[in-house]
Amino acid sequence: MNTLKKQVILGAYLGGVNHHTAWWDPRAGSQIEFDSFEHTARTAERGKFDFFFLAEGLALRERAGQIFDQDIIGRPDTFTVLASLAAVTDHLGLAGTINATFNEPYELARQFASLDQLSGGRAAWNVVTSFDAFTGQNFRRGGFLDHSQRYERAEETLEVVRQLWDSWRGDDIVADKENGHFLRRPDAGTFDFHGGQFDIRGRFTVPRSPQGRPVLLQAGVSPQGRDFAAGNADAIFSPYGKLPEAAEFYRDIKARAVSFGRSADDIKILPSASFVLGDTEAEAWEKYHEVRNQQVTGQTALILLEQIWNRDLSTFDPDGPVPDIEPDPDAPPIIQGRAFTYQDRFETVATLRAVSEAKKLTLRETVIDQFERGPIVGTAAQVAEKVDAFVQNDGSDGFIIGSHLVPSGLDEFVDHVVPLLQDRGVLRTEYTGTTLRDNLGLPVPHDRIPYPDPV
Ligand SMILES: Cc1cc2nc3c(=O)[nH]c(=O)nc-3n(C[C@H](O)[C@H](O)[C@H](O)COP(=O)(O)O)c2cc1C
Repeated sequence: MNTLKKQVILGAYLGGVNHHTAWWDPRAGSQIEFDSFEHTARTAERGKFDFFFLAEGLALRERAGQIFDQDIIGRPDTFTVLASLAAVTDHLGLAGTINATFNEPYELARQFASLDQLSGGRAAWNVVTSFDAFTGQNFRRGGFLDHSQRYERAEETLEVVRQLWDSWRGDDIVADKENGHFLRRPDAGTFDFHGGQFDIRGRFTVPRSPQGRPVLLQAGVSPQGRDFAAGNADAIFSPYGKLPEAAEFYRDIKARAVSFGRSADDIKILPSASFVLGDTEAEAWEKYHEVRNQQVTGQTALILLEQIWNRDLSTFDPDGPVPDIEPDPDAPPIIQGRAFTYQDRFETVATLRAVSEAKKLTLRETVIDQFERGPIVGTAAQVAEKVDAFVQNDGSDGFIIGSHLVPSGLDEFVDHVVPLLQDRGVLRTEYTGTTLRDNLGLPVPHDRIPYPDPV
């Protein structure tokens, strides 16, 4: 290991069918069968990745009330998938995105604590607040909370979840068979929480995590989302895969963490990224453009822009210019169920127009160019160099990598790029610990319950 250089953190991402996948490719497999999850997870572990990562999609995406067919394969339940992967992997962290808006803290704490126990300390929770009222219709409250209330609820949810996870000491179970003594203290698991959102008390049923507590990730980029992450999370799943905006986000989050009394190193920034490899750089770019052209048809390009404009753009020509009309933020949403990560529609539209003009791109070409979060394209040596340089230049602390080809796409990265990252001394050649905290170099939180008086 090269201690002078930052180590590259790697997560493996398997999403549903959308404009980042190549489901039509003859080599593409199912997005929902266990084999696909198993293959990707085993490949990630073979490549000494830190963790496997699942996003959350609780509604099929719609345009003007109709499902759009690139998105029809939904995502199966996160806990079921991650628990089954725990059985076929030994070292890989298992990270699940679950929102704090529609779930109860007691359930969340139990589910992640259980996954952590079953996996020997490899669970991580990516805490999101979910993005639209459309998804909320699936749930009991019929709805939703506005943006700031979502973060208030998420803050309090985390406070409760931490209290539940901390309600057991690591040494509470003595299981002394000779003397028939199972618990060290009779009040293990006791909790009592009274806040604005939750008013609960009782006993938590799952003993302390093998890694102290499950690891916390976050994904959300508004000022509130950034503060929430900087104050609480061990890592962020970020949408910024291109320098210099990635470096700006990195600096901002680390500074916010310090203002919360944490060290800049306590929070890792991990953009989502895709890659395309070729024997030569030209071949890699050719492959990349071929895939992107198939992923983003004219119709898909219009739908992706409709999400920003919030207008029906179906009469525009994908091979013509970017629409010259203005967005309509106040109209009822035309696209439902898709994460919206653009903070300002007007600014985004201005950027798209500027890019299209500067590079002389059509509407569709502009979407192809701009709706990719930072593809890493080139020969294996170039990709390894780009990954390493991005991390060493503080664009991030690593990447959460997905491939357009499920489930075999990650093999190429593991076979060809991973050995080069290992040669550069920035990726482990063997796992040195057993938990996800060990992989990420995160400290184990101390027991919060004071040591009981000797019995
Ligand atoms: C990179 C990224 C990935 C996200 N993935 C998901 C997801 O899988 N499921 C989900 O419900 N929300 C997801 N979100 C959205 C979050 O729900 C987020 O909390 C929401 O956008 C509101 O937060 P913000 O306004 O701070 O960005 C994601 C957001 C980002 C930035």
